[in-house]
Amino acid sequence: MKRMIIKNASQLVTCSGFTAKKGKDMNNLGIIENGAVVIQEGIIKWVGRTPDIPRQYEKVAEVIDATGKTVLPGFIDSHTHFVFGGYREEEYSWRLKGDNYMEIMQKGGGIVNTVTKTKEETKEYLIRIGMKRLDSMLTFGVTTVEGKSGYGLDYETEIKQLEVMRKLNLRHKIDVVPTFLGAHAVPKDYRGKEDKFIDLMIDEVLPYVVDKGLAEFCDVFCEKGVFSIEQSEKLLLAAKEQGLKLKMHADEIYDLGGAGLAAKLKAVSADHLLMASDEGIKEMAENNVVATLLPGTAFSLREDFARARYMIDNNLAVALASDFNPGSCFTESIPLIIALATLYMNMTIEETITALTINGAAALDKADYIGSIDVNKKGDIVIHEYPSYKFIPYHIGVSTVETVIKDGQVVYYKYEQ
Ligand SMILES: N=CN[C@@H](CCC(=O)O)C(=O)O
Ligand SMILES: [Zn+2]
Repeated sequence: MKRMIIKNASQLVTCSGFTAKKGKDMNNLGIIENGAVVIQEGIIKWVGRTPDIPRQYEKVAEVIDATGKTVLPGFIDSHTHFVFGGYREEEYSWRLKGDNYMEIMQKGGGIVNTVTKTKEETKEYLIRIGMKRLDSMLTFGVTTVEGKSGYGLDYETEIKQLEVMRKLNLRHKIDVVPTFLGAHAVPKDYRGKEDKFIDLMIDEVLPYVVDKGLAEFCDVFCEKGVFSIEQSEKLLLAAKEQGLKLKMHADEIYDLGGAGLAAKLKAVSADHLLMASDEGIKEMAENNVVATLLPGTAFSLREDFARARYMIDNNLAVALASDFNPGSCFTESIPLIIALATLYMNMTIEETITALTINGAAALDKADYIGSIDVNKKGDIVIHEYPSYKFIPYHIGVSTVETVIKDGQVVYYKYEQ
């Protein structure tokens, strides 16, 4: 039997819970001082103070001494676009000269640029580069990542991206949750014919995705100049009918009413939400839609940040994610996201930790088995090399992770042994 005991943790930050945390509860990290956790066959068996570890567990076990360190659940990065070909480093300079996101898109840059490059790459290349990106995420303590298609915008390449994610989920220690984002941009041939493009996605791509079990979620870029509320609703309803759960890129640049649509369709999450209205936020809270905020993107695009404080104070469950992608936010740094959220969105450190653990899990509809250190959850645990979780934003942008344990096994250790 495989058993691991982590003990003497200066702080065991359990983030305990089985559903999304809202409002004031987001500050409750469930910290146990001098904490210990027992993992057996990949599943958490016992959580408590080190002096109270039941004798029976001490018999045969790999013991990790976490003296002077902080133990947390693995981070859940619930919004990324990490499978793509090529890069868009030139766009960074264009942005510095004042071009905004939409202007870059109109110049032939943006998502469509990555679509061209992703079409050109082989599956093998995308798997190789995907493995490297996941390796990098692991060093930041990520144990589950959501990944979107959306750099294909046609049958062949959308499926290619999703198949790559399926392979990566099997090959890499990090769990990969796949999302179908076929309606991520309007390809050149469909400009002005967006309705037709949505029908193509519904009639030709979605059935294959569902039939082969290639995605858990369906997402759409609901935005002025991309897909309207009506087009988004049509696609999401079709996806829901076929058994996919829903996510939305909503109200990022304009307040189109995306938050309200996410509430109406009972999406699992609505993401970005920089421009979401008070009414939309209220409707999301009433319908238990998680608000996934992406401060790295607002920072990189020099946009106003989402109103995290208002959302939390109005009882919305907030998650944070990296939005790792080749254009608007090329970073896998979770501590950078935490630093930005605390400095620019007025979130407390505690709220950001909740937003990247149990609420990140809720944004993937998985709060019942990941996202916290609770008995019967997966043994996905990270040891940080400082005695308090407060070092995470304080060491700005740099990883404080020393050891990553996935399914009860050490899969990453920062230093030479
Ligand atoms: N806003 C739309 N989609 C992505 C950006 C993807 C890209 O620029 O390649 C986002 O979430 O930020
Ligand atoms: Zn995105």
